[in-house]
Amino acid sequence: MRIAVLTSGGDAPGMNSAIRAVVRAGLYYGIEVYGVYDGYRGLVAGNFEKMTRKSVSEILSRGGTVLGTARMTSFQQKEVREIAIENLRKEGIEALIVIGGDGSYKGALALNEMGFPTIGVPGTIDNDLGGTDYTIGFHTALATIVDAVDKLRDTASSHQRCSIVETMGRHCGDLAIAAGLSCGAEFIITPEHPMDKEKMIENLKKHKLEGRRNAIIMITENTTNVYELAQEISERSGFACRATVLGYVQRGGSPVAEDRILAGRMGAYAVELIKQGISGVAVGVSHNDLVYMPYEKALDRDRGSMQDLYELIGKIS
Ligand SMILES: Nc1ncnc2c1ncn2[C@@H]1O[C@H](COP(=O)(O)OP(=O)(O)O)[C@@H](O)[C@H]1O
Ligand SMILES: O=P(O)(O)OC[C@H]1O[C@](O)(COP(=O)(O)O)[C@@H](O)[C@@H]1O
Ligand SMILES: [Mg+2]
Repeated sequence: MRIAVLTSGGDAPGMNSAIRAVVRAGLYYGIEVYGVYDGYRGLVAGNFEKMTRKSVSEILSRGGTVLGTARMTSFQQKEVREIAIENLRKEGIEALIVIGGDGSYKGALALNEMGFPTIGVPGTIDNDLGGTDYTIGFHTALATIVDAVDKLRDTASSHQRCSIVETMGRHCGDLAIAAGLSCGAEFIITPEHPMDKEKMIENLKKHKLEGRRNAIIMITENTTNVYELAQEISERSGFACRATVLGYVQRGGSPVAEDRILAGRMGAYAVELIKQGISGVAVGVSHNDLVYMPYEKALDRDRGSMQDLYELIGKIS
């Protein structure tokens, strides 16, 4: 049997560990594995290469993705996906493993509906997929944010300032909330936990009067303009405020052990499912057990493992 693997959408630390697991598990089961370069773009261009044990050696600890990734809007068109399927079939490839986020899953679902078997592996720092407690990359990005916020608190405290920290996450607050709780942020603002600006400014005034030396406001991107918010807080609360947008640094770096293990387990599991003739599903981890589910469930995000953290904000932040 011959299968292919690709990474798609935003890169995430641990994607390489997942690629390695797919290739090595494939070889273990006597399956040939082809790597597709640059996500769906490589699928359409026929940019494939047969992977060997050696082609995935020494990648386990590397950030990014050795296969490259891309965002390709035209993959939403059926005619473009038809070319991809034709290319896969020409190479004798019978199934495709897609490591990516929600957008990539939509592409994988569409291929499956067109008769080409696919399996999704959750690879995104955003943790914005349903049916899985965690996505590959989330814990590494979280560690990077926590490290940055600890540093920002040092400088904020020295100057008696308030610090707004904007995280990635697209429209999902998991990174901001987990980082906010890990760093003891005074305020956490996410799409699921919106800002009460007046209350926040009142509290900051009180903090300032009490002589507190710093305050951290964690906020998910696409929520508000953090530079304008910093200015307004400075003017209205008397607590000098600065904003830091963490940006792409959150996507890079060597994956933490948790992401490496998660990626290894899920990559190998995806191969096992294909071997069992199962496709049209996404894999995940639930209560530390490997699970698989229809793409629709992965795309219909319930609050999953983060629900209790949202409730915790009110109690301890
Ligand atoms: N509705 C869709 N149908 C087919 N392909 C899609 C669809 N949505 C997204 N994709 C493909 O998946 C790619 C990755 O999606 P994107 O949302 O950018 O990242 P992620 O998968 O990390 O969430 C897109 O660039 C596009 O090629
Ligand atoms: O790399 P781009 O195209 O600037 O996109 C930035 C987006 O990618 C992410 O880093 C990861 O998102 P995806 O996993 O959906 O690709 C988001 O947090 C962020 O909003
Ligand atoms: Mg996404």
